[in-house]
Amino acid sequence: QLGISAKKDENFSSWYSQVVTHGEMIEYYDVSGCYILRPWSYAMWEIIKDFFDTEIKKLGVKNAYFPLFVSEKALIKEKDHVEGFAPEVAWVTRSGNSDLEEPIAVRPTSETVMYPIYSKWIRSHRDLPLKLNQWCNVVRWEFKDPTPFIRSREFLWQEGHTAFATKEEADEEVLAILDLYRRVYEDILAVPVIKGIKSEVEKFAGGLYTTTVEAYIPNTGRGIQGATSHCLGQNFAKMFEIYFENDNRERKMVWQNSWGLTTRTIGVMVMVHGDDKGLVLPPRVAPVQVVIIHIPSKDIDTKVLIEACKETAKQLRDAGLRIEEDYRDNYSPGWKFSDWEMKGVPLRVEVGPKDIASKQVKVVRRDNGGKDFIATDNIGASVANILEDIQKSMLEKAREARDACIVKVTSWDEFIAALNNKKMVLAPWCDEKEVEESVKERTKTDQHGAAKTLCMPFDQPELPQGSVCFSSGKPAKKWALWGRSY
Ligand SMILES: O=C1CCCN[C@@H]1CCCn1cnc2ccccc2c1=O
Repeated sequence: QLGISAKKDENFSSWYSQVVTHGEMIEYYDVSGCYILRPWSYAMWEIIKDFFDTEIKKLGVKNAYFPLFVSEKALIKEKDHVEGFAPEVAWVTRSGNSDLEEPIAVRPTSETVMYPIYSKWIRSHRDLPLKLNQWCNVVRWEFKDPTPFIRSREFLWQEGHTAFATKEEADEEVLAILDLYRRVYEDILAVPVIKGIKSEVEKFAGGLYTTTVEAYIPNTGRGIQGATSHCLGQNFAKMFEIYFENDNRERKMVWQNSWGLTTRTIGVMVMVHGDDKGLVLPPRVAPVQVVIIHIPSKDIDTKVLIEACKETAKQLRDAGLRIEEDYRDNYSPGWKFSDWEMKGVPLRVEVGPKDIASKQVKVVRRDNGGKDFIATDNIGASVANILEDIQKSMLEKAREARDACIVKVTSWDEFIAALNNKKMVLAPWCDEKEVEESVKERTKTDQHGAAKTLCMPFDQPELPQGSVCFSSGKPAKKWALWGRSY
C-alpha cells in the first residue's frame, strides 16, 4: 500500500479520508452518507461499548431492544420536537410492488417508539425508576456533507431512556451519565472535553435542559458535540401520558432523561490524534496495542528468532495486553513498520539477533517516535507502563493544543478576531435567545458556517460585577463557549 499523500495541516478533509481508508477503518459504499465499518474500527466501537455498558449496568440500567420502525401517528405525537427534524426522517412507503397503507418511519431516535410503551408499563411508584438502554443503529437523512464517523445517514449509538418519580433523581443521573461520556473521551480516547449545559437555542427542544461534553478539532478550529445527556423534565410524560400513583395515591407524571453516545467518538479520536503517517491510537482503544516484528538476519536461524518472539508475545498477553505478531516473510521489516504505523498501533517491538543475545527488545512508540531498549524479563510490566505513559501523554498533548485554542474575550471585535483565527471563544453572555440568533446571523459567511454557543461550561470563570454581554451590551449572566462547529 502507498503512504498517505495528503498532509493533515494542508488538506484536512483529504487527509482524514485517506487515514480512515488506509487505516482499514472504513470502506466506502454506494449509498450516499453510508459507510462500512471494517473490523479495525468496529473493534474500537466494541471497546467503547464494553466500557460504557459495564458502567451503566452499575447504575441499574438494563438493555432492551425496541423496533426500528415508528408509526407516523407515534412520530408526530410530540410535534414541536419533531418538526425541526422532519426533513431528516426516512420513511418506508412500499413493500415489493405495493404501497403501504400508512408510511412507516425508520427511527431517527426512539423517544416516540418507547414512550407509548413506558406509559403502559408505568402505573405505580413501584414501577420506578425505569432505566432502559439500547445499543442500535438510527437513520437521519442529513444533507450536510457526510464524513465517516462524524456525520452519516446511518450510525451506531446507545440511547438511554430513564424515568423517575422525582426531579432530583433525574438531575443526578443526567450528571452521572455525562461523566461517563467524559471518561469515554478522556480516559479511553485521550480526547479532552468540556462539560457544560446547552443554551435554549441549542438544547434538545423536546427536553427541559441538555448537558453536553464538547470536543474540539484543532485543524479545522471547529467544536464538535461529543455526547449529550438530556433531562426531559415532564414534557414527554405529559404528551405520552406517563403517570404513576405515588404512595399517597396521588397521580403524578414521571421525570425522564435520555442520553446518547455515537460512533462519532471514533472520528473525533482520529481527527485529534492522527498524523501524516496515519492513525495514532491511544492504547486504551487500540484493537492491537503492541505489534511484534522479527528482524531476519544471516546471523541467526529465523526459526530461533521467531521462537523468541513468541515467548515475548506470550509474556505480553499474560500481562493482559492486545498483541499482534507479524512474521510475514513476503514483506520487509521496513514495509511492516509503515503498515502498522498506518493502522496506529501504539507500540512496535522489534527483535533481531543482537537483541536475543542481550536478552532485550527494541520498542518504538507510535505517538512520538521514541525508541528504547528494554529487557525481556518482566517485559509485561515494563510494556504496560510504556502504554500507560503513551495514554497519559496523548491526553496531555491534546489538552494543551485545545487550551491554546480557547480565547477569553469581552468585546465583539475580540470575539470576531478569535473566531476568524479558528479559535473557540469564551465570552460573557446575557443568555438571551434572540442575541444568540443575531450572533449566528452576524457570523455566517459564505465560506464558514455561523458561530453558535457550544455550551455554558460548568466550570465558569469569575464574572466581574457589571460585566456586559460581548454582543448585546446587556448585563452578562454567565460565560458561554462559542465557536463554529460540526
Ligand atoms: O440526543 C438524544 C440522546 C438519545 C435519545 N434521543 C435524544 C434526543 C434526540 C433529538 N433528535 C435528533 N434528531 C432527530 C431527527 C429526526 C427526528 C427526531 C430527532 C430528535 O428527536
